[in-house]
Amino acid sequence: MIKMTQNRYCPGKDNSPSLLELKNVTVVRCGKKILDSISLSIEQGEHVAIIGPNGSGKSSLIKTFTKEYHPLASADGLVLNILGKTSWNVFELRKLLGIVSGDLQQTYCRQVNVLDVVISGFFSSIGIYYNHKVTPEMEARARKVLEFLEITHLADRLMCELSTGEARRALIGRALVHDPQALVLDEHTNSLDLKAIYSFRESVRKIAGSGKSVILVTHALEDIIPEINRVILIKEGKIFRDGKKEEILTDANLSELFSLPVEVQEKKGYYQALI
Ligand SMILES: Nc1ncnc2c1ncn2[C@@H]1O[C@H](COP(=O)(O)OP(=O)(O)OP(=O)(O)O)[C@@H](O)[C@H]1O
Repeated sequence: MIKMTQNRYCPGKDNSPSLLELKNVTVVRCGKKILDSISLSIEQGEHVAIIGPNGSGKSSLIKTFTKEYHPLASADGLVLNILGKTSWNVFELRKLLGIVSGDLQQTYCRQVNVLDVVISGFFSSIGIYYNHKVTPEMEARARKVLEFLEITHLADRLMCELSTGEARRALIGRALVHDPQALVLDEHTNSLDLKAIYSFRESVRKIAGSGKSVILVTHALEDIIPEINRVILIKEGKIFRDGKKEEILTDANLSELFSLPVEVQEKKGYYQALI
């Protein structure tokens, strides 16, 4: 069993800094405000779902955490802290937040095997290059991650020959290999079939149970695993609602979020939206 750092959030129990703390974050691209005065904080070990319609700003928010997008420096009271620090080396930051996105999967559709994909997480690179020194410890760690995710059988398979679900689990391995504080999954079950969704969810539940934060970005309520108890709704670049899952996932909130009548149903800890 892979050893995961135990880092659970215990509100009020210690003074550890928030995993992410944003105040008044506004991002402008091509003259348009794509994030508008966002303020939120996510604690270490907390599991959160960020939900919003297409184009609402979910991926832009993640890109702001990873410093791909920069907030307007002139905003009053601007704060963008990660583990209490404002300034981060981008490579260190990418190791701290293990990110799996559809964009990354497209980039990875190439002749590289799954073990190397996982090892490449140590270098925050897309593949392994001549200047990368892969140590036996790195390889051993990568194999443990494959075991943890129950995909050891895929180690020698080429990424370009995998199903979407298998490839996505390999990318989770890449994100986990350097033991990040949080796993950030952006639109992670897009184009997966039912069996693949089930396997993927089980992996994510296992990771959430290991003490890492899971931050899930999606427009599908079905993706919200029972371990997630906080939901943030984003609409038109702004935080529309933020709170306990049971209080946020209501017919009224979801109808307003998606601008159409939505009925929310809950069964065995999972949610779905009926339209
Ligand atoms: N680099 C960019 N240049 C110009 N506009 C951008 C850029 N990045 C994002 N946007 C715009 O910002 C808005 C939010 O985009 P974003 O990708 O964050 O939405 P999203 O909620 O992740 O959407 P989806 O669910 O479709 O992936 C969109 O209108 C998008 O066109």
